[in-house]
Amino acid sequence: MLKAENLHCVYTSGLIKTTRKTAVCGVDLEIFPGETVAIVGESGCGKSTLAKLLVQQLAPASGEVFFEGTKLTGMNWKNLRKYMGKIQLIPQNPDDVLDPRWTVERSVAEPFVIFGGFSREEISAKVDALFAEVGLSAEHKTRYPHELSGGELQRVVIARALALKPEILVCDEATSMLDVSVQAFILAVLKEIQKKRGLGLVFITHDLEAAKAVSDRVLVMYTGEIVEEGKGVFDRPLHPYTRALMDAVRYASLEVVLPEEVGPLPDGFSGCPYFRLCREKTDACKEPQKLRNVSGRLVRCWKAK
Ligand SMILES: Nc1ncnc2c1ncn2[C@@H]1O[C@H](COP(=O)(O)OP(=O)(O)OP(=O)(O)O)[C@@H](O)[C@H]1O
Repeated sequence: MLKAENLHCVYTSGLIKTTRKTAVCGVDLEIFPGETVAIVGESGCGKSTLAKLLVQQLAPASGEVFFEGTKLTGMNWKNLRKYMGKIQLIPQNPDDVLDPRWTVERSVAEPFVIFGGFSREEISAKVDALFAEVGLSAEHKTRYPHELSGGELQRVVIARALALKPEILVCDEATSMLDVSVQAFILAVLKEIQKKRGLGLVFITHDLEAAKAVSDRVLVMYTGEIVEEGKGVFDRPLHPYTRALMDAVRYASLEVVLPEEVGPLPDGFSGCPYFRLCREKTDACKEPQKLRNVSGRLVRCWKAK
């Protein structure tokens, strides 16, 4: 349903001394209806950038995004508008979506107003149905964002995202700011909606437990690249980085340190991006590592078996 091919994103900053940062590098991804794909990795590995590329908030430096076979990248805004409702982003922070000066009812109604073609009564009925779907009562509708709890606010954001009948929800750390019990509740709300509507869910998180609980398939990202992808990743991790990431969570180990902290890779180095930190490296890891199929799993490490 949603397919990304060889996505690259490079940020350029600074006017006089420009620096370039490759945030996403050669990512391929496919999401099927009703499927939940978790994308995990440490802070700064490119998860949010990938989310923005998928929902067309960012244009890739190269690579393509397709929705049901139609190429979205490079499409003009007028045509792209038709597809925008189909792929919706649920951000970590509700403030990114909700206007603090508006009642939450108005924020949920806004997509219907923007896309047009609905009477006031129709919009009101649709907003009521969306509030009910995410478990909010009529009493919440007339409140402003600061009058709702974090969990209630995130449910308003989900209601708004559902307005235009999306087929894919991209949840970027959507539960990270909530406490554990509320996180579990929001995940349950999302899974229920997914089941009812047959949505594809992209669940971006650094919370490996949450990723394991909700996903059918996991993608592990490191320095902008997918290093491991498939089912059962956390039961039998095949890439040394996936193992280090799991240990970091389990034992609060310092094995996972940000790549910036160990300095840049040597100029012209085209081998494994995890080379500097990997305990299992050999000279063969200085060669480029392609994602290869290891018993149904894709792994970017020649040693995986
Ligand atoms: N607008 C930008 N300009 C320049 N660099 C950026 C910009 N946005 C992100 N980056 C850099 O790109 C890299 C990937 O950032 P991104 O936000 O995608 O990572 P992330 O995995 O989502 O991190 P986190 O989990 O902390 O949100 C980081 O090194 C970040 O500093």
